[in-house]
Amino acid sequence: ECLPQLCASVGPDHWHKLYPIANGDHQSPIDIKTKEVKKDASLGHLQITWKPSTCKEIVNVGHSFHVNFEDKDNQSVLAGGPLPGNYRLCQFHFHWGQTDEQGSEHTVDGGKYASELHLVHWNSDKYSSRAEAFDKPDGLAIVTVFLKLGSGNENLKDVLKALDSVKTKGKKAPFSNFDPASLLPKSLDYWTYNGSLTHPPLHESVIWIIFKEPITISSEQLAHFRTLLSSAEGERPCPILSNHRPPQPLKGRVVRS
Ligand SMILES: NS(=O)(=O)c1cccc(F)c1
Ligand SMILES: [Zn+2]
Repeated sequence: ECLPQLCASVGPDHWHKLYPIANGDHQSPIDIKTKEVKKDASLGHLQITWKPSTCKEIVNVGHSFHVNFEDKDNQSVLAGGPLPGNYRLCQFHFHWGQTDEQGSEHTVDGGKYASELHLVHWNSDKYSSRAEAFDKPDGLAIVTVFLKLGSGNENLKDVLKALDSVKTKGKKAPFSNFDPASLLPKSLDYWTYNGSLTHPPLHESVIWIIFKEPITISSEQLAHFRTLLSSAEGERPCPILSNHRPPQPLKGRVVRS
């Protein structure tokens, strides 16, 4: 079996050597101190238009899995809230931890959730591709949903079943007609702040939009995430036991709601 020290890829504490921005002033995730959040009446409601028909495939990217969407036109877009225009959905993925007591990247008043969903969008009004938007300050908008340990989530079943077809690093499989809106909480109340990707290249290019209300995930469903392998087919199996970066310094930034 895989020996943790052999399998542990270069963890968050080493990233700064290759990506000095890791010690930057706009890094993510952060701890959201609810008493210090600034109410901003100018923030409108989010406008979410996601089409299940644009869902394309599921891919094992080695440290997680991505569900990728067609992003050749503006069928699945996000607008409103803190955003200057339309942001096109390109992928979603999850973060989880070694045990059910941790796994989220953002925390709330120091509290950790079991998992965290990121729906990644890029500014298709201003840039001509995701690659171009990826490192621009207004390039990306990531919608975030916390997953709280609790009863099994019906809407995760299809995603978890699809995981079995992409067990090893680099594998991809068709995954179509999935509605990411089925993973949203009832309330669309959110916090927002400016930050970064939480995994290398750690670009400070993200407008974070974090829903206050969590959805649920069961212990068995979390265990299923951990069966994903960072090793390729034929290599010694190395499960992805956790893939969440710890909170980073706020450095004077203001979280708004
Ligand atoms: N975890 S995350 O900030 O959403 C992220 C990291 C790296 C690439 C990406 F597209 C999204
Ligand atoms: Zn993420």
